[in-house]
This record gives sequence, C-alpha cells and structure tokens, in this order.
Amino acid sequence: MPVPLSAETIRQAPKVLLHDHLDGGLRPSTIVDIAGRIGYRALPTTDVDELATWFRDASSSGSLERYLETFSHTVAVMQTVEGLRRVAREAVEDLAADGVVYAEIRWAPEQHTEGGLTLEQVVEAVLSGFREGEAAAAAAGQTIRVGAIATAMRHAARSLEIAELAVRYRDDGVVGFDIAGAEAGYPPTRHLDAFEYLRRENAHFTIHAGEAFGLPSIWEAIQWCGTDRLGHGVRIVDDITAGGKLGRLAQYVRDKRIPLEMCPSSNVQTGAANSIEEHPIGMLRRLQFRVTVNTDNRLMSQTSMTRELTLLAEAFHYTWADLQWFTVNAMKSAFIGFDERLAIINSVVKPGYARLTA
Ligand SMILES: O=c1[nH]cnc2c1ncn2[C@H]1C[C@H](O)[C@@H](CO)O1
Ligand SMILES: [Zn+2]
Repeated sequence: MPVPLSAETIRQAPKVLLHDHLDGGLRPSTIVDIAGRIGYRALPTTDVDELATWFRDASSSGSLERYLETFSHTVAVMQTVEGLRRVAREAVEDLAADGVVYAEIRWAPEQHTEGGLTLEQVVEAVLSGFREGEAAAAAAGQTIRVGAIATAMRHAARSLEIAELAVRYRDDGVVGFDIAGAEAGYPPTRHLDAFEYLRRENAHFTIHAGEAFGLPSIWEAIQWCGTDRLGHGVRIVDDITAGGKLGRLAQYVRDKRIPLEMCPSSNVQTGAANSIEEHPIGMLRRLQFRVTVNTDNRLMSQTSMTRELTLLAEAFHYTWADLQWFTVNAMKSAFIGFDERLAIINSVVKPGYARLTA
C-alpha cells in the first residue's frame, strides 16, 4: 500500500531542485544576525517573525519589479566571505532537511562586491559554504549534492565577465550560468556575446524567460541564445490554445524536451499565474512538456520543495507517480554529467519513491 500523500510524507521523498536563488533563501534569523554584526540598519524590522512576513507580503504585489526590490536587504548581508559562506552553508542544510537530494543554487556574484570582495572571492566563499553544508548534512544523516549557477543581472552589462567566471570555476562546482532580473525591456539577446562564448566553451546555461514577458522572450532565449533550459517559461501557454493545440514554438519546446523550471508560488506572487489551481503547470504536465518543480525564492515565498509539491498535489490531485515524474524530469535536466544524473536517478530517486509506494 502506498503511503498517503501529505506534506510529511512528501518531505521524506527524494527531491531535486534546479531553480533556487541563494539570495532568495536566507533564514530570517540569519538576516537579522548578520545585519546586527555589520551595522546594516535598513531592515524594515529586526523582529525575526515580522521580517519573514514582511518579505512574503512585500513580494506579493503582482509585479516582478517590486518583488525584486526586496533583494536589496538579503544582498546587503551577503557582502563578506563569512556572510556568503554562512548563507550558502545554511541553504544546503535547509534543503537537505527538506529531503532535497540534488540542488542547483544560483546567485549573482556581481551583486556581492560592494564590500570590496573580488568576483573570485565571492565564488570561492559560496562554493566553500556549499561544501560545508553538504558535510553538515552528511553528519546529520542526509545526502545532498549541490551545484552552483552563476547568474548575471540582465539590466547590467557584466554577463560576458560572469560567463567567463562560471567557466573558470566549472571544475570546482559551478555547473552553469543564468541571467535574471527584470525581464521586460531587457531581452536575452542583450547578452548574446555571453551565450555565444558559453556555447563555444561547451558550457551549460539557463535563462529566466517567459515570466514577466511573453513569447518573444522565450523565442529569443531558445532560438537566438541557445538556452539549455527555461527559467519559469510559464508564458509558453500563450502559444497553446484552450483546446490544447500547440503553436510552433510550444511544439519546439515540447519536442526538444527543453526543461521548464517552474516555480508555482513565486509565479502567483509576481502575477505570472493567477493561483496555484490555475497555474499552467497543470496543462503543461498533461501535454507532456518537460516540466520541473522549483522554489525560486524560499524566503520571499515562505516555501520549500515539500510545500510546492504539496500545493500542486492538492490542486491537481497528483499521485506519487506524478511527483516521481517531476523529480526524474529535474534530474534528467541537471547540468552535471549524464552518468552522474543517471546514478542519482537509479540509486536515490527511484528507490526512494519505491519505498513510499510499495
Ligand atoms: O523570479 C525571478 N525572476 C527574475 N529575477 C529573479 C527572480 N528571482 C530572483 N531574481 C533575481 C534577484 C536576485 O538578486 C538575482 C540573483 O539571484 O536574481
Ligand atoms: Zn528565479
């Protein structure tokens, strides 16, 4: 008899996370603590519970631009080696405690040099925090592997430099590259030189596209920039009729198995989806797109992988087979080697679900 689906049992299932921002996943208590140590006085409150609520509410306006403003506080406490390392370590510990077995965590190194750190120091601090987190999780009996994704901000002009940084650290745990930030007015082709460089280097990248802007952004990300995956990609539904007939771009995304890194709660907060029940993930899963489930920003959405999967299971009556399908999709789409992906699918994901469904 399969165990019933609930938040508690979903927490026990092995989960895979491809889209999680380091600066969107801090513990509220850590923000308050580091702010006190470094003399950062701009927090809206120093009460930990109030701060948690403030982040969620300030991020729920229906506007991506307003959502992004809240990151000024998290980025402010991530300007030292100690701060970055601690935040990275805690992120891994929190994901492992939630039953995540493989995660790719992203952040924008260019936003962490205000205290005088070089880009290299920023990357090395985060990577050492990830390794510490993996070791701490192992000591607590949880196995998790974490890769880093170096993000460039799409409104800025440092993407080639950040792409080069990602390639320089590819053997030390940086598995890919991304662009993030306000989408409208900043098309992916602004950063074409970075993507062309990465392709020449046989490196992997994903692009935030089809979140706050529609099909042209998705089309550029795929057909001009050559992205491996789409961050969000929810607006691909604009190319699908209510009856489920796919336009050419939607067909291409489905047929090429381009992974969609979907983040349901975040999409509701930024207005990219009206509600979890109406989230395009339901339709896209039915139409057999390569859909994955992600957290985006655990702090801003007060969420976790367990919570996102639980919300979806409730809204769409998903079974363990659906949750395993999302998880295997994510693992297949990871930026590590095929042999390593297969090993995690066969020795961690499938046995984990088999235990819950036996
Ligand atoms: O959902 C998002 N869309 C676009 N940009 C985002 C999203 N979540 C976080 N970011 C931005 C804010 C962070 O400071 C940056 C790097 O993680 O990425
Ligand atoms: Zn994101």
